[in-house]
Formats: sequence, structure tokens, C-alpha cells
Amino acid sequence: MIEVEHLSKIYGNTTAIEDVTFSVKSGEILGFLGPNGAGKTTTMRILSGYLPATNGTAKIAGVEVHEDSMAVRKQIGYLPETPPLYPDMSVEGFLKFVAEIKGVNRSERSKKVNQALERCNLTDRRKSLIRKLSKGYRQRVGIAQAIVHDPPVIILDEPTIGLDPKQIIDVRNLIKSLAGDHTVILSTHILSEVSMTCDRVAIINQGKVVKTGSPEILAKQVLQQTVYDIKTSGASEQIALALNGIPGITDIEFGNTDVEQPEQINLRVSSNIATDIGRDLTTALVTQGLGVYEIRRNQTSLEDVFLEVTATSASTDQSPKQPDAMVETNPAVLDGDKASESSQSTQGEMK
Ligand SMILES: Nc1ncnc2c1ncn2[C@@H]1O[C@H](COP(=O)(O)OP(=O)(O)OP(=O)(O)O)[C@@H](O)[C@H]1O
Repeated sequence: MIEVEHLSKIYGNTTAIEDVTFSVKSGEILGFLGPNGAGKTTTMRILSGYLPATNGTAKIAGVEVHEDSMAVRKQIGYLPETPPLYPDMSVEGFLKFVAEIKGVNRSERSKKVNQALERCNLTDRRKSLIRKLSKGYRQRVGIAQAIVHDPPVIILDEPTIGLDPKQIIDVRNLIKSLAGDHTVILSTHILSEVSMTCDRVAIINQGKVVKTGSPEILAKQVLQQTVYDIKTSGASEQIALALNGIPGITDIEFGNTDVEQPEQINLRVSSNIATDIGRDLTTALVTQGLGVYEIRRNQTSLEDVFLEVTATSASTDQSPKQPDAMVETNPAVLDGDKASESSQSTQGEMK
């Protein structure tokens, strides 16, 4: 549905994006993830027909955006970072106006506006003036104006920026509900947003797409290592003997013993295979007569992938356009939502 090939945009001396290539299948939600200044807005604006590319092509439903940008704009709904709302219009009046501009027939307009109001949970605010709405409601109006003409493609630039946690959940659910009937691209710098909302992710850094794939597959590809934290018992030689022969183990590390539970040995086992060896580890220890008090598999999260690919692309880029960008933006990118997901219990057999 969306095909972007070798897209570049140069503003004066700044290369905002370079050789960006990706595609989005019909009905899919693609997350365009990158730190501030990575080139997300530039790509979204080119795709929406509001900015010409310097090089490369962007096609929506087979039509090259800049060959017929007016036709393409009817095929897409676009939510820019700052939605262009008219504060003195009512929600309904504004949506009718947008529907008219987008070429919705007069006879269809009320129906389409009602559908957009309903989908965005705005029906009870239809008569409210936009200037009297909260930020969350305005964002919903922004999304409603993007979908009012029922376009097959929806492009959302940082759709949850500035919203409170409850509003973020509402907007993410709304976006998820658009999948299937619509093809959606959303740009974000929030890692958890893509894993919660998107089928696929394209990671952009310093103007280049450095990785694409499903959040889970990306995690597996980039860090092909699984780490298990185990609380066991016994002498270190006995433990090493028990684990000897389990395929994939690359490292066994003994940690400090807990003062309160000196009989428990903390162990970290690394494996270079994607399959879960938690059961093998437990069985091997128990078979040797050793206790297994706890076993946890530390899963690779999207944060790990993001840090890995952006660090690699930054270190291999000989002429970084924004040398300080990652230093400044990493803490913001490392949104706390995922921290609790980075480790997950697998099996916990007790002896
Ligand atoms: N009109 C412009 N003129 C000159 N440089 C620009 C212009 N717009 C963007 N840039 C530069 O292009 C690069 C990419 O900017 P862009 O806004 O696309 O990134 P972004 O990923 O959307 O960032 P953010 O999340 O901060 O909005 C940045 O270096 C930016 O300073």
C-alpha cells in the first residue's frame, strides 16, 4: 500500500533523510521510531504530499505522491505534529469543513462526520468549540479530521505527544482499532508505543532507516543472546558439571551469595540460541540433586534493540549530522513503561 524507495531530503546544508526505503502492507500499522531530529516528520510530510523529496520515490496505492499530490491527499489522512485546528469552530463544524475539502459528497458528509465522531469518542463534544477542549480532546479532533473522509492510508506524526497517561491509552486503542480497514504509519520517539500499537517497526536514526521488522523479530535478530538468572545451590564445580552439555550455553557467571540465604547461589547463564533452554537448565540442575529456587529469563526488549542499532549506526557513520542527538535524547527515549517487561519468569521448579 505504501512504498518508499531511496528517499532523501536535503535542506540547505542539512541532510534530513538519506536513502530511506521501506514499505507498509495494506491493513498494517507501521511504527516509525527514532530520536528527535532523526527525520520522522520530514518523511511523514513527504509521504503526505506536503513536502517534495530531493531524491527517491514515495508511492501510495501505486501513485507517486508528487506526480499527483492532490489525488494522493484524498487517499490519506494526515495528523501533523501540531494539528491545524480552527479554534473558533465547533468540532462538528470543523469536521464537516474538512470532509468538504477532502471531497466527500454533500449527501455523505453527515454520515462520515458522525462515524468519525463516534470512532474518536467525540459525539458528546460535537457542539463544543475547539478552543474550549482539553489537549486530549483536541488530539482526538486531530485524528477525527484525519479519518473523516475514510481514507485507506492514515499518517500520524507523534499522535500521543503531550497527552496524559489516560489519554495516551485512549489514543493508542483508537489507533489499534483503525488497523485492518486502514493502513497506518505512526511516528514516535517512544519505544513502548511501537511495541504496544504496531505490527512492524522501522527504526530511523540520523536520517537513515537502520532496521525494520516486527518488534519481537527485531529483538531476536539484533541480540542473539538469552540470559537466565538462576538461584540454585551446591558447589560451583557441581553446577558447572550439571550444565555441561546443554547446547547454546556461552557463559556461566557466579554472582554474590545473599547474606540472608547463604545456601542459595546466584547464577547467570548466557545462551546464544533463540529457543528457551529454561526447562533444560532446570532439569539438569535438579537431576544433579541441586535446588532450583528461582529461574528467570531476561528477554531482549525493544529498548535493547534500539540502543544496539542506533549505537552501531552512530559509530559507523563517518559524518554524523547531529553528533549530540543520541546523547541528548536517549534518556527520553528510554521510556519507563518497558523496564518491567525486560525480564520475565519462565519456569520456577522448586526442589
Ligand atoms: N525546514 C527545515 N530547514 C532546515 N532543516 C530542517 C528543516 N526541517 C527539519 N530540518 C532538520 O532535518 C532533520 C530532521 O528533522 P525532522 O523534524 O524530520 O526530525 P524528527 O525525527 O521529526 O524530529 P522531532 O521528533 O524532533 O520532530 C533535523 O536535523 C532538523 O533540524
